Amino acid sequence: MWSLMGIGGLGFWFRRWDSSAYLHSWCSVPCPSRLSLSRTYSIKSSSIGSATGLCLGQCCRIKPLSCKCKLGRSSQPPPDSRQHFSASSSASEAVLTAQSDIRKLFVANEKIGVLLLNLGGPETLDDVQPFLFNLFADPDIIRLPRVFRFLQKPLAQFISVARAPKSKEGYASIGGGSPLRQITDAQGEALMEALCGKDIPAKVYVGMRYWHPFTEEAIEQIKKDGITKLVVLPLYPQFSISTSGSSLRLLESIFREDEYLVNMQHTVIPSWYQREGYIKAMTTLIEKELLKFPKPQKVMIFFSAHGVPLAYVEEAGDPYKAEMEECVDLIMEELEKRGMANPCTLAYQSRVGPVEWLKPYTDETIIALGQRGVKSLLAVPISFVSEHIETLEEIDVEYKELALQSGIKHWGRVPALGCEPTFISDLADAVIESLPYVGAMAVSNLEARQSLVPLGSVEELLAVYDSKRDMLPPPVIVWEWGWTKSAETWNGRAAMLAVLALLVLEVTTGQGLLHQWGVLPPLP
Ligand SMILES: C=CC1=C(C)c2cc3[nH]c(cc4nc(cc5[nH]c(cc1n2)c(C)c5CCC(=O)O)C(CCC(=O)O)=C4C)c(C)c3C=C
Ligand SMILES: [Fe+2]
Repeated sequence: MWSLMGIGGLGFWFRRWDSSAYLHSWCSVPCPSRLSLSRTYSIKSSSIGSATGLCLGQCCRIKPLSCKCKLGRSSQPPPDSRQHFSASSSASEAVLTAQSDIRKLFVANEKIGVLLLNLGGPETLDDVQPFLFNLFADPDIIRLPRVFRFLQKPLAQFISVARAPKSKEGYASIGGGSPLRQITDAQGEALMEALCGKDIPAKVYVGMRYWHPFTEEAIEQIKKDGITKLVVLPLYPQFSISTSGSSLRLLESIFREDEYLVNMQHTVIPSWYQREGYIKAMTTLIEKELLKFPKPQKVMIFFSAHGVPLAYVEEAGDPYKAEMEECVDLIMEELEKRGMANPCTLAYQSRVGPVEWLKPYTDETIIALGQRGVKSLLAVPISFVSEHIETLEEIDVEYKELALQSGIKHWGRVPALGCEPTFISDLADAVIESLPYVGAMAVSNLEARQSLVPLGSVEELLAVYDSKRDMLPPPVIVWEWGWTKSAETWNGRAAMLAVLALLVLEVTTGQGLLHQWGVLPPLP
């Protein structure tokens, strides 16, 4: 599959990562083959917005990671921020321009910033409920029909209070909080050093979606530091509306409101699962763990990705499943090149709530594999690059136990990439490769803004998703009697409607259990 970097409708620049020599060319239509590079889009100031309820300024101080290299001098974005990255007449000229002149063109007199976007996680058990509130208050996580949109926050309050005890148990079992902040900070530090080592002095910022340091805090710091060129890099290898999409939507709403940001040159790398360095780093980790099994060639490689509700993919066009499947294919191809021909399976974990999620489910698949006589299983967390509650608790404890109960004799788990050097170096390359595109669309005249990538761009994806948001997921077609998944789904939906009705009553009358418990404030 092609991944494309677009230049203002002129054409696309692409690179074959699986060849020893890079091929570059100009092409006016997407070309059907597996040649890839992380796609780079700019956030378009369009009409998509998101009310987050997060407060700027009230949160803890954010410390930018700083580089020992000298940063450029300018402190304001240039008045005309349209960058001139001239299209070369031949492919080889484009290569030369892109590779050897990047530093001169894009570093001199500039302050480069890299904004790492991530989910965030509660640092203490007291943070768990407010963290869950932020998560469930996100309209990209809980989709409500338009008429019920005003209930987003009361519903988030209700669900977060109800889920907090179970979540707290999970976080307590991994040491009382999420390791996500520490790991992401370390990745930022390592990325900055890698960029420094490649002669790109840059500051790296971390912006979390649901906990500190919030994206808004990172943006404040970026403004204070006078960053003139910003590369936005979500730390999710595959794009989903619920993860990178949600963070980008928030960022877009922040950019739209702010004169400084409107004029700051920026670009976004929405997904990078197909990059050579990432694929190779993942393959090396898998290879290492395989060799720990008594019979490595007999091991089933079990990719477990975080799930999303099925409707995201089937109704809203979320590319998450397709990107995940392609990512698994690429890793398995790389393993094969290294002489390993193990069987593999992909399943989806961590489902929450009463709707259908992407299938097959991880727990059901483990049981089925055990029944089929699989004896050795190597779990590979694939949707995330840091250890977190779902690797440390769900996979290492719950799924391991389930596997052993299901007849699996040998269990292993591949660690998350964290600060693995090949991976970090590849992220640094992704940032450097995106620099020529920084600012390609940041022009002062809002009307003149063009999407860098006309098809499949972030804003289009989000717009399609928005148009579908008003519909509840379709009914399950096959009806079965008894306590089935379908019955569970319908029970969940009925419960959700009942909760919504109760919430409407509470919010309009100011009376009810939530007011008595102090969950909702009294009516003025
Ligand atoms: C690619 C990764 C992720 C996707 C896709 C995703 C979608 C998604 N998640 C929820 C609900 C919850 N997620 C929670 C934690 C959590 N989610 C991810 C990643 C993805 N989520 C991570 C890395 C974490 C853990 C962060 C940490 O603290 O270590 C939680 C809270 C934990 C719990 O109670 O289980 C919830 C809830 C939904 C509904 C969703 C898609 C719509
Ligand atoms: Fe999640």
